[in-house]
Amino acid sequence: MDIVFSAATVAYGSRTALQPLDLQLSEQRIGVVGLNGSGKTTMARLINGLVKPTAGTVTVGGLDTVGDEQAARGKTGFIFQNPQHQMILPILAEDIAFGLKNRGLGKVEIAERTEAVLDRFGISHLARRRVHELSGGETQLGAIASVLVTGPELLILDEPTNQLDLKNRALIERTIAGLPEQVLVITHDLDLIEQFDRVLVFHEGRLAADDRPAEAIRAYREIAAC
Ligand SMILES: Nc1ncnc2c1ncn2[C@@H]1O[C@H](COP(=O)(O)OP(=O)(O)OP(=O)(O)O)[C@@H](O)[C@H]1O
Repeated sequence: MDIVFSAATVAYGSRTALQPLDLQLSEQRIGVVGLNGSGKTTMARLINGLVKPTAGTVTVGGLDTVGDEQAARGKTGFIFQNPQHQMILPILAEDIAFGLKNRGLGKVEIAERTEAVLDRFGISHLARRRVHELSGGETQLGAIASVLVTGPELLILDEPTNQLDLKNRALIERTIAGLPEQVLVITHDLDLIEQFDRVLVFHEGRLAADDRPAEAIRAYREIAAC
C-alpha cells in the first residue's frame, strides 16, 4: 500500500514536532529510528489519522487521512508503546472479538476468526487469560492478534520490543518477519530492522536519512554521537 506525505507538518501549539515532510512509502518492511522526541511517533500517528496534519496531507492507499478519515483508518492497525493500555476487555479472546463485534459481524464468524488468529500467533492457550496478567511478550502477541484480526493492510508498531527480554525480542522479531501484512516499526532496537527494506531516520522533526538499513543506521549513529 502506498503511504504518501505531501508537505505534511505537525505543530503542537507553537512547537513544530514535524517539519514539512514529503515522502512516499510502499515497501513491505519500513523501520523508523531517531533520538527521543525526534518526531517518529508523530509521523506514524499521521498515517492512521490519530494526529492530523497542521498543514499538508497524508494519504494511505489513496485515501486522505482527514477527508476519508474512517476508510483510511481501517487500512491501518496500530500497536502503541504500552499495548496493555489498548486492550479494552479483561479476557484476551474477548478483547480480540471486541474489534469484530464493532464491525457488526455475527457470533459464529467472530468465534471462528478469533480462534484462527489466536492459532496463527500460537497463543490459543492464552485465550481465556486476563490481559493484565500476560507477560510482555504475550501482551505484544495478543495486541498484534487483536489488531490484525480486523484485517488492516498495514501494521504500525511503536517500540514493540521495548521492555522485552532477549528471548521475547527474538520471538517478536520472528513474528514481525513472518507477517504477510505491510509493517512500519518505530524502534530503538536496531537488530529488529536490520533486514528491513527501508529505514527512515528522524532528527529534530525532520527526515535526516532514508536508506537501506546499514546506511541509515550508520547515519543514525553519527547523529547520536553529536
Ligand atoms: N500531544 C503532544 N503535545 C505537545 N507536544 C507533543 C505531543 N506529542 C509529541 N509532542 C512533542 O513533539 C515532539 C516529537 O514527539 P514524538 O513523540 O513524535 O517523538 P518520538 O521521536 O516518537 O520520541 P520517543 O522516541 O521519545 O518516543 C517532542 O518534542 C514531543 O515533546
